[in-house]
Amino acid sequence: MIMKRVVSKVLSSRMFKRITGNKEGTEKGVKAFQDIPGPLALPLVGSTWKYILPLKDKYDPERLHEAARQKYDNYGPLVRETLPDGTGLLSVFDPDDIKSFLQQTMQQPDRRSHLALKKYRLDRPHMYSSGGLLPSNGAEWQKLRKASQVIFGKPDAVLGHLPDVDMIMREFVQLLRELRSPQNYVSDLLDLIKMMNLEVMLAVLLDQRYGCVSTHPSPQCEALMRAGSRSTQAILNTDNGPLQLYRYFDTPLYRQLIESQDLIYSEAKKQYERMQKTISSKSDDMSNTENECRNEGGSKQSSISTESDKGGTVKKKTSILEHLCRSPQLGEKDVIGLLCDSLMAGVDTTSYSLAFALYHLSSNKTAQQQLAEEAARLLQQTHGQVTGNVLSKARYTVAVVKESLRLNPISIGIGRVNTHKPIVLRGYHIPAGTTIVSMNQHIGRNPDYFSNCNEFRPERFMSDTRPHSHALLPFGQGSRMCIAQNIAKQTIYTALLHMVYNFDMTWTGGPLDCKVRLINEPDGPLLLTLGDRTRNN
Ligand code: HEM
Repeated sequence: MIMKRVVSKVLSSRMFKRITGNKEGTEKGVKAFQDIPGPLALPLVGSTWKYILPLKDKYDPERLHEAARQKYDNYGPLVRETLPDGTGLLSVFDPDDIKSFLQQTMQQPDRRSHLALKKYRLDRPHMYSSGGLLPSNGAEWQKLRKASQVIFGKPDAVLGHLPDVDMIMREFVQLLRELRSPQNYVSDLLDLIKMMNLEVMLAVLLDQRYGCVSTHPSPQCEALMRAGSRSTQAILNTDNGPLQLYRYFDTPLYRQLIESQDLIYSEAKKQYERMQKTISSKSDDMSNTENECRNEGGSKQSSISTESDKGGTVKKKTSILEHLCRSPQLGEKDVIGLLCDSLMAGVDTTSYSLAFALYHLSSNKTAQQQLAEEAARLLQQTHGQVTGNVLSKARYTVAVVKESLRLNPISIGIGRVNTHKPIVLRGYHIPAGTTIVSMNQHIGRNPDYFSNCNEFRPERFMSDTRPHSHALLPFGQGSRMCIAQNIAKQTIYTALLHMVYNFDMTWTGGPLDCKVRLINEPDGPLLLTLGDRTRNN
């Protein structure tokens, strides 16, 4: 009798209805959410048992791209799962559906990620004003994004730093030559790439050189590089942990996040204070320039010249930090939070994307030769310097990066939550609060969308036939897309041009795949040789 009552209570509970899908509220002719195919949901754990139990067809949380293939093969283009809190998780495999859900959520592009990072920051109001750009949603996110969006795209902040990026790449090439073994191997190549990208980020964000590209980098460089990776790893595992115990006490993973974030914070704060002093000492100069600009009807930010020289390089450069500090919409804690977000999000993403591009080039000699010819042709005219003009003509380089990101994007797709209003997708009612994820990594290797889908063929991006606008979204989409994509692309293009200009690369390992640590990272070492490239010039 008691058992019967318990069962009937569970069946009528709100939680159970949310888990199994609630038919209430669906429009006529629209199918219910629970009718979307997907694995069984259980009370308390939802569908996460599929990722936990040691079953033959388990979803491996470190290989979400393989789990995506299992879901697609078993259930089709729309797959429903249930999170432990009872809300839905929807995987979307059709580019038309991806376009549709992104359009329906574009007014409020909320994401459900970086939850522990948000808690860490909100628990420290003396250090941060908010959860920051990555984890925040709604008005909080909008305020930060609106004020920083324009800054991350400014020519004097991005193109203005191209000479620095170019210089860092030359130092990087020199370092690789020094560290090369007689067999042309460089050990721990991925870590060296991360140090190089950290140096680029510090140059662009702060206009500072830290000396990370060196045979003996300072402990500070090492610590900052590791802090980014350790944060990323802790964020994924805390986000995905079914019980989210970090919300109640400091679990070892949450402590890892605290330590690494504290370290990034202290560097960001130091740099903020330095910049404030620089700005005060420059203030007389600036007020003169501003007056000139106002007379010309310009805004405060456009007071910095973006004039280009003949090489297509912006002559004046201003750091992102300086722009942020000068923004009237941002306070000290906002600026520090944005610096922390950038230092964390900027290094591993760019490094893994570059690493995969080097893998594909070193195992595809024809493509590498084509790229080397482009590099030789363009760099001959500039004495080996990558300028804005060079980048504007580097068509094959751009195609190489697109093709590499098709095969190995750094994320499985992009996520949105329709926080406040239900939407309709593929004829199904999607209740408010559902996490909806585009499966672009799967689409990139789906033969329905790309012929010879597993082959590295940059030429496919040089023809007139374009893929579906929502098939590949390596930098996201809409008003929430990657804020620093121009910085990332400029860095990768410059790195690739220098690498093939100097080295003939040969892959000597087996196939390289990815594993997920919030972002997709190579699942093995970069086993390639760096022979000298012979050139005719
Ligand atoms: C190849 C390198 C990179 C790739 C592939 C990449 C990709 C992405 C993607 C897919 C998103 C989510 C977009 C969405 O939800 O629509 C994103 C967001 C973001 N990225 Fe990047 N990213 C890269 C480099 C960088 C760099 C260098 C920085 C640092 C300055 C950065 C900072 C951010 C930030 C702060 C966000 C959150 C934006 C927001 O929520 O408003 N990323 N990135």
